[in-house]
Amino acid sequence: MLLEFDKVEKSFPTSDGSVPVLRGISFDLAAGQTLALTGESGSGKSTLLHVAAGLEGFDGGTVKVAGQPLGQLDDAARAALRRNDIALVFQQFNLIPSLTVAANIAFQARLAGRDDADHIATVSAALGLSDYLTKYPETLSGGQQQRVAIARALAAKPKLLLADEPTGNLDEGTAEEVLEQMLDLVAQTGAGLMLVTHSPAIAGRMQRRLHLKNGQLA
Ligand SMILES: Nc1ncnc2c1ncn2[C@@H]1O[C@H](COP(=O)(O)OP(=O)(O)OP(=O)(O)O)[C@@H](O)[C@H]1O
Repeated sequence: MLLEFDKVEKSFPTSDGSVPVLRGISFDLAAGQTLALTGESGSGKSTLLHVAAGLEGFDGGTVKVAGQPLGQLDDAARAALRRNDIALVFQQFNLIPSLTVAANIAFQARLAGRDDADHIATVSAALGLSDYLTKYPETLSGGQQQRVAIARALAAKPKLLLADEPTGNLDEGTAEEVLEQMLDLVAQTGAGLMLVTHSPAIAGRMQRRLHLKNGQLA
């Protein structure tokens, strides 16, 4: 199993005490599966994704990525897992301003030792970025930057692709094309995809849908 959550608990401290966000979350995602995570704003979707990525700790339960329990890994092992097996597309694109679009796209693939120039060129072209490869992120529109972030994730051929509203800044037609690219990657490489979305249409394209409400899944 690629991703396993078992009775995961997570609270945030606030001035009014500890507020539970995830209350006993259990689900799993197999290689090659696609999963939509929906829920109202503030229901904890991003938190769940950050926990799955090993970016955020948790208070109880178990999270395993590719069979490895995140809670028992040291920082170096968790970083290696993130570098090699997990790719993230977050609402903030986290592009590196001093690198060209091409270098940004190749960045994680290089770190993971999977610097396959043909694959990177294919992904860049499929996302309509071929004409922007020598430019710098700040000269691109928000939608173009979002496509670069998605290209970077796909270029790395991750086992687990975690995406938080990955097409939120794109017009409907572009969003549809970009979604196709993500689903193609999953089909070609057997990656698992968990995607947070507010769009019922996008959720409908995933094999499974989970809804987060009051800290629990339905
Ligand atoms: N670092 C933090 N410290 C304290 N509270 C936090 C922190 N991060 C998130 N929260 C709280 O946890 C709850 C869930 O937030 P989260 O961002 O996971 O929701 P979401 O479902 O992704 O929302 P949206 O759809 O608006 O992006 C919110 O009440 C938020 O205020």
